[in-house]
Amino acid sequence: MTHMALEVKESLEERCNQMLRNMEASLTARDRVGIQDFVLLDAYTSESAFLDNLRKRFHENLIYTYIGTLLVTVNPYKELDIYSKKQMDIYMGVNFFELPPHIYALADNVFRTMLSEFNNHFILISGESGAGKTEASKKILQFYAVSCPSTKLLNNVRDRLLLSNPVLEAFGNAKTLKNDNSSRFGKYMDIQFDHQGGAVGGHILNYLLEKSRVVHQNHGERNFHIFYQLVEGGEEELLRWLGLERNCQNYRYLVQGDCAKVSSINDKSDWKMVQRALSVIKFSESDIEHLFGIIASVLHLGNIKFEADVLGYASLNNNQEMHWVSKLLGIPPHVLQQGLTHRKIEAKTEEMFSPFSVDHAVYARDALAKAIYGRTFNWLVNKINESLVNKFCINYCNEKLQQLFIQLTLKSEQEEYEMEGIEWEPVPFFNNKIICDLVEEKHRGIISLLDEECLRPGEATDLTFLEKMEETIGGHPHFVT
Ligand SMILES: Nc1ncnc2c1ncn2[C@@H]1O[C@H](COP(=O)(O)OP(=O)(O)OP(=O)(O)O)[C@@H](O)[C@H]1O
Repeated sequence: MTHMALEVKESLEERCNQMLRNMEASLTARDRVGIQDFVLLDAYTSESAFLDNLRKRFHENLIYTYIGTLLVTVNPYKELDIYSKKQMDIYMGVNFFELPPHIYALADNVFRTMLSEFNNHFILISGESGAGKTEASKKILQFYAVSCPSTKLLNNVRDRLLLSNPVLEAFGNAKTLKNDNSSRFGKYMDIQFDHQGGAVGGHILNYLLEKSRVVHQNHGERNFHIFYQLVEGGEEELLRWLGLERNCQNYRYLVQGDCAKVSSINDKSDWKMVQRALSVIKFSESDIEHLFGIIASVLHLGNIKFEADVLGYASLNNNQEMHWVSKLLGIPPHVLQQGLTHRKIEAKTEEMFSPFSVDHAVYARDALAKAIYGRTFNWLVNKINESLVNKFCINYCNEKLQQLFIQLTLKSEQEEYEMEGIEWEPVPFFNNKIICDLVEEKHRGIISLLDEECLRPGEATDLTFLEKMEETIGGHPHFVT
């Protein structure tokens, strides 16, 4: 008995010691690697304690920390072995707080909540330039590409979503002082899932492209990547057809930042990747030809030089560059010449042309280059969207965003002014709720009608659907067939 009691006592003592050792180890580890969730930080109001915790974790390559369900990331600026397929598998379907913080945990949690609650979710990524927002969004997309149930159709959507990134980056990103691959436009990406969680479509909304970069870059910065990729990587025949030489130094719009070559960027291989991506996301050969024709025309525009005539007005004398722009944009040379050196004034039935000074002509030339590039970028995004989801969904998404904007800014702001008795000029606006209702209203909206038409017995065709809409919403002021 005594012997046994001793044994029990000894094993109890040993277990207690072990527990103490474990506690101590985890406290030491906690001291070394910090805590995983800021909610557990003792000095939760102290900024220095917050930063200290981030720093500790960062030194151990732990770049993710939670604040409850919010994820804080510190850019490691080096490849960490935390984004493998194995890591994705570990995080799939696991409770959010069960594993160390990770962007995959967040992506997985959002996805599963969306499926169980049957509602929309969004992931907002914010931070200063170079913080790692674009990389984070790519990690999320890659995670969904692996974790979502896949069929051939869905794989197609997935590939397009993933491959639209290099194309958008080529045309919308540039080297800045803060980030060698800085996104110079705002991006809102929408992914649509079916009830089983398969990605069935997507939509990208771009806004506020930094067009001024096309004609001017600060020291140490570059123009948009695509220009350098074309000049460095474009095939000989293509460059000949576009009238370009393989030397970025020859183009005014490419050298103002004095850093056309950047060690971290390989324009040649990026060009190849963009070409592959363009063909996978279904850009036809003629689309691609026109696209690069326009990009080259911008480079030629930048090299157009004006001379002052005897009266000091801008003139273009047999300008080789202008002929290239004319050829690539399909504008007759005399129209282009007139447009670049004169301002058109229209008065009722009359048109007058007033000549530009050289400074004005330079300004107009740069404005044209910015407008051409800006519109090309919009066209590109629309084209990518076309291949992702049909026009109807795009329009619906835009209307909903507009509605959100109206609700959040115009309406609530004006209501607040009224409530607080602040005097202001009421801003008149068109409330597009009527259009959103037309699409989404229960039983009477286009989506409900489509649902009904698909479910009813008998053969449903585009025509029967159209008839049904005409019957039900034919009198709606915003419905036309
Ligand atoms: N998780 C990560 N792992 C390794 N490197 C990263 C990670 N996130 C970002 N980086 C590095 O930091 C660079 C800048 O990140 P990113 O382009 O995502 O920043 P951003 O916040 O989108 O910046 P901007 O607002 O200028 O577009 C990347 O090119 C990459 O080198």
